[in-house]
Amino acid sequence: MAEDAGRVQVVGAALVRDGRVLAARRTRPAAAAGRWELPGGKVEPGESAAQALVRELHEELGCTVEVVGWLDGAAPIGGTHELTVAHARLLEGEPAIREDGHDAVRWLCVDELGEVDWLEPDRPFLPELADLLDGAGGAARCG
Ligand SMILES: Nc1nc2c([nH]c(=O)n2[C@H]2C[C@H](O)[C@@H](COP(=O)(O)OP(=O)(O)OP(=O)(O)O)O2)c(=O)[nH]1
Repeated sequence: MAEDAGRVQVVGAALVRDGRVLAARRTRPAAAAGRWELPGGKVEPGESAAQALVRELHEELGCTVEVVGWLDGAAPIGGTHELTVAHARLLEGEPAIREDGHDAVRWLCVDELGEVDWLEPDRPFLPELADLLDGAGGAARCG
């Protein structure tokens, strides 16, 4: 696992399409089961964060994405890991669950961001994510 400043780097994708972002519901570990996250995973040695994100989404959801940019900041995950979030867009494939780490996905519009029980580390990113969706025409598509 890649580390920076002593923490394992985890990347999550804010995969935005038509003013909605894709959220995924975890099945494990027990403490996180049933809670929602941005699909992604750990950065492996020799990988950039963007490469890790593209690999993880291909493995988990069977789609090809590209990183458009990065949201501000990083959030600690417990004492050992750290989450950063990329704005990503879909290049190919329809995201669908391919691994047993998730049991549901939802495309959330800006008004629905608060409807799911996000993992704690994801929450600091929600205001910027809401701005992103607004900018992508999300408010207009929420109704
Ligand atoms: N992918 C992802 N993980 C998150 C988010 N928020 C958050 O706290 N985490 C936590 C959950 C896990 O403890 C850790 C990432 O683990 P993971 O299981 O997704 O990563 P991975 O696919 O590389 O793991 P592995 O099972 O191959 O070891 O980060 C998020 O938005 N996306």
